[in-house]
Amino acid sequence: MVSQARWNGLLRALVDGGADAVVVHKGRARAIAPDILRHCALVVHLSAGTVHAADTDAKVLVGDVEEAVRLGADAVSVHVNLGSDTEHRQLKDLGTVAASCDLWNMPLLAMIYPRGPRIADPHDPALLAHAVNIAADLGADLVKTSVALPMERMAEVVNSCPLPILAAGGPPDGSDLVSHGTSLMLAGCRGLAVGRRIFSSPSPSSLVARLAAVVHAAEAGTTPHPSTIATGAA
Ligand SMILES: O=C(CO)COP(=O)(O)O
Ligand SMILES: N[C@@H](CC=O)C(=O)O
Repeated sequence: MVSQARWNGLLRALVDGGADAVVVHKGRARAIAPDILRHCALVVHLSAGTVHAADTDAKVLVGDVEEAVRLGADAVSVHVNLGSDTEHRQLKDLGTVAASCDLWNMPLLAMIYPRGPRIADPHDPALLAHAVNIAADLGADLVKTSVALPMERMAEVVNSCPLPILAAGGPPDGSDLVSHGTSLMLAGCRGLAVGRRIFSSPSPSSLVARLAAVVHAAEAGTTPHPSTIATGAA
């Protein structure tokens, strides 16, 4: 948890580093000083859940598209855990929010992960392909999901789906984040959604700048091979 001043300081660092978007809940969105975001898009996350719940895979809607419109959001996001005990309700929530997004012309990011008691391997490429296609079927505009393992197989997930795919999180083994991001962009991902590795970095701004360079190079078709990326503190 951070003070108001540190919160705005962190956001300024992310924006200065070139982050294309930040994803926050509505209360934090309200607390963003008006001059901060500039080029950076605001995505208001409508789902919540904590690790303290009886069912840690459950997500509930804690906001709606109208609230996000009032907050000046550029997009909203909804989280679905495929294979969880409450999957059916989470899918219903995604469909309901998608309909509301249509009404308000609001872009929708689905965060959809194989996660729950019936999921043997949350990094299974076939399962991830199924997950991202559910997001497409239910009306999302872009989708964020876990990384396939082995990571080279992320291309199968990307190629299975008509939506742009954002890869969630950093490397599970704590290895270099920028090389990891480069490999994912080479696999066809369209963006990187990274939280804790950036927030806990000694220099969030420079780490974001290095990741943004990787994402924007991929957009421009000039991504260098990961082995040519200089690694630094990440
Ligand atoms: O996608 C993410 C959360 O929305 C990634 O978060 P972490 O990088 O903290 O795992
Ligand atoms: N980090 C949260 C939400 C982001 O995707 C989770 O994984 O439950």
